Amino acid sequence: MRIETTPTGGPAFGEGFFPRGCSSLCRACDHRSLSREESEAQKRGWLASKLAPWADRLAPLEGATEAESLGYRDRVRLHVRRIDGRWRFGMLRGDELLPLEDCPVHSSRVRRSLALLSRILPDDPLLPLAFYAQSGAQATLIVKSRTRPDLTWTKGLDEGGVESGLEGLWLHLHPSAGRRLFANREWILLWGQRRSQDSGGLVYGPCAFQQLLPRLYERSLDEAEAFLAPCMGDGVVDLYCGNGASLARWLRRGAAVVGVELSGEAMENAAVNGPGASLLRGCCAERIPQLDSFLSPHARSRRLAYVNPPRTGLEPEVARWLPRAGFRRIAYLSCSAGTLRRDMTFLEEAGYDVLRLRPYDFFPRTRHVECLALLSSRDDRP
Ligand SMILES: C[S@@+](CC[C@H](N)C(=O)[O-])C[C@H]1O[C@@H](n2cnc3c(N)ncnc32)[C@H](O)[C@@H]1O
Repeated sequence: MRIETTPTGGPAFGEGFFPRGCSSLCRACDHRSLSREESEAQKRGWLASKLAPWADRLAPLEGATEAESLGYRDRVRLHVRRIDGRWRFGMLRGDELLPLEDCPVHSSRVRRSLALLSRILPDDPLLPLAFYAQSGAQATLIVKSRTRPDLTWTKGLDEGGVESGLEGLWLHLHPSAGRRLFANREWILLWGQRRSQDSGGLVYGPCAFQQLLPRLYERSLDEAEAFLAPCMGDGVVDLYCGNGASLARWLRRGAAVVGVELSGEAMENAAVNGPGASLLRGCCAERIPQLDSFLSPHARSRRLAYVNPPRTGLEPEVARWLPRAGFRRIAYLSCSAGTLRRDMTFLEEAGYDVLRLRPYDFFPRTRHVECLALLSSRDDRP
């Protein structure tokens, strides 16, 4: 591995360069040896091929700045192992842990928190600590056990906790943690407070989904809002709404709003972040009857949808329901070009036109790219 810095002392990216703390064995940032321009060109090319039927509607990619493309990962999920008598945090390669405490793409808060925990976690090889999850200022130690371990070591948090940037540290007892890191039960607050607020004032907890680049995320919401242009008398359905970051936008414009979200914690936060919105907890597919009731006072011409599903895309029942419900416009923020293609193909056949696709570089240095699709019902045409 070569470690280089720019003349100004900052890390340099590009052919063959690895910034300080970056392991050449790590596969997470698969675009790190590309310049920013090369990485963005590859992402745009990938979207143009994956979304070829609509390539003429593909707008330029909204990129991250150089400063935003390091130190932006403020939400991590890492494996934990004891190596040479020390707790280490990183990713697994086969059976071996590749330590990543100093990864330069981690936020400085994540790096400081990992350094603190490496220092204060107990010297106990029997502690069944398996995973670490951090979401902003809230962190969780995931222990594969039903039994509460010795917790005397948590006194160390009173000294370094605040300095590290942490506001809450949780212990989650989850004997079968693995593919799914979190279960509903056995959350113990070890230190600090249960909730935090992000830079935009939104409340979140330890399991929260959070967009990593607030400036770019706000840009995507600006574009969705300008397209949907909700107003008094409209009914906005916000599916997969997470903490409710988008709910306040539609409410501010006087629309009636309903959000649907699977995670109970996210729903609790959404009630604070989007006061006045109706909230439905559960799978979107299972909430269709309640969504129909919510929409019934709104004429079809006053129905709008904002959807932001996980990588798996829209549930089939939801894809079939959207045209049936007669939404005039749909803004669809996607993190998977494959499922976006599938869902747009279906919606086009069901009476929608794809007007515009706007890519956003929410994950600089990686191959991942977000895309906002703006769709309009053909019935909406004069
Ligand atoms: C890509 S995130 C978007 C969250 C939110 N829109 C935001 O930007 O912060 C997807 C969200 O969908 C939720 N989710 C996953 N499957 C779901 C389902 N079947 N029904 C409802 N919500 C679901 C996840 O818990 C997660 O909060």
